[in-house]
Amino acid sequence: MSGTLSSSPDGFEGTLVVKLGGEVVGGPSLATIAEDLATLSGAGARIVVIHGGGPQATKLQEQLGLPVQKVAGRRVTDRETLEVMKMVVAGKLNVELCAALVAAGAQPVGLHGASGPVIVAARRPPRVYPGAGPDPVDLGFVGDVISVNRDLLNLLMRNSYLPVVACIGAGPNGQVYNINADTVANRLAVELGAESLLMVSDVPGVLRDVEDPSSRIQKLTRAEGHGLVESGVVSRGMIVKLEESFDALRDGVQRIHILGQLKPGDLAREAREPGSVGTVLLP
Ligand SMILES: Nc1ncnc2c1ncn2[C@@H]1O[C@H](COP(=O)(O)OP(=O)(O)O)[C@@H](O)[C@H]1O
Ligand SMILES: CC(=O)N[C@@H](CCC(=O)OP(=O)(O)O)C(=O)O
Repeated sequence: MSGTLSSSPDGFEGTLVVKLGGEVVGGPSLATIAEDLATLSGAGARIVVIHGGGPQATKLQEQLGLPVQKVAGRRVTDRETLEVMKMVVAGKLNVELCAALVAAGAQPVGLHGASGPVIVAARRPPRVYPGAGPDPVDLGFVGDVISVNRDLLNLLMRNSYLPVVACIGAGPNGQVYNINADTVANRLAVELGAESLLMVSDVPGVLRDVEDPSSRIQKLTRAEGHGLVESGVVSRGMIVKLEESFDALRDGVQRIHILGQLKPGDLAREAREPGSVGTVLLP
């Protein structure tokens, strides 16, 4: 279904999917972003927020003395780690993000993938990951998105509510899975036929020099993105973010933006004028 259920007085005809990383939800710009989201939502834009909480989950694991293991940017998730994800991402962070949105005047509805269920997921089979040796790796209770409950999200948006989804999914048998928030955001944007996917992180966009925030690239094609990964300019979490986002562009999302360190109004500005605040990805 494409995002044409309603026409927004603010100029956004389709759905905006906004992904907030854990650094953002727990960081100093949360109130600014919440204000922007409340303004857009109040003006009639159809918005779904999806959030992560990786740094906070790592911190609680360390406090509990649990091992933290990541493979190609994804957390190996045993039973105890899954408990941590439920507590941190679907619990504390979802509440705090909704509370910030309430303070900004929005009408958030906090959800996790197992409510609805909004995010129907399946366990990710073992596979070979770059930098993790020749053998397939089993990440445990890590899932992939099978489908999205568009009816529930549309019902909420049509009634001026702002869905705020924690990056957890559930299988039809009720098994809960930890899913990378970038993965959920990209698949949600594809399933909703989103006009824009805005990925808000702790960096102002894709940078030519990761140490220099002024080196932001305004527009990036898939081929250029591959070149940056090959040359090592893009590393760590940004590799997965770019790969998955270019896949989502191929699968029908109209525009994907990587942005961060936002000032008031930046979220809407980037959606209206791609590349003005962050990096816009082109097919
Ligand atoms: N060329 C680059 N430009 C911007 N960020 C980069 C680049 N290369 C690596 N990164 C890293 O990618 C990180 C963003 O990815 P990630 O930590 O996964 O974000 P999030 O947790 O918000 O999803 C940045 O904090 C930065 O350290
Ligand atoms: C499987 C997997 O890796 N899941 C992620 C989910 C949280 C997340 O993605 O949070 P950010 O957006 O803050 O990075 C994790 O456990 O860290």
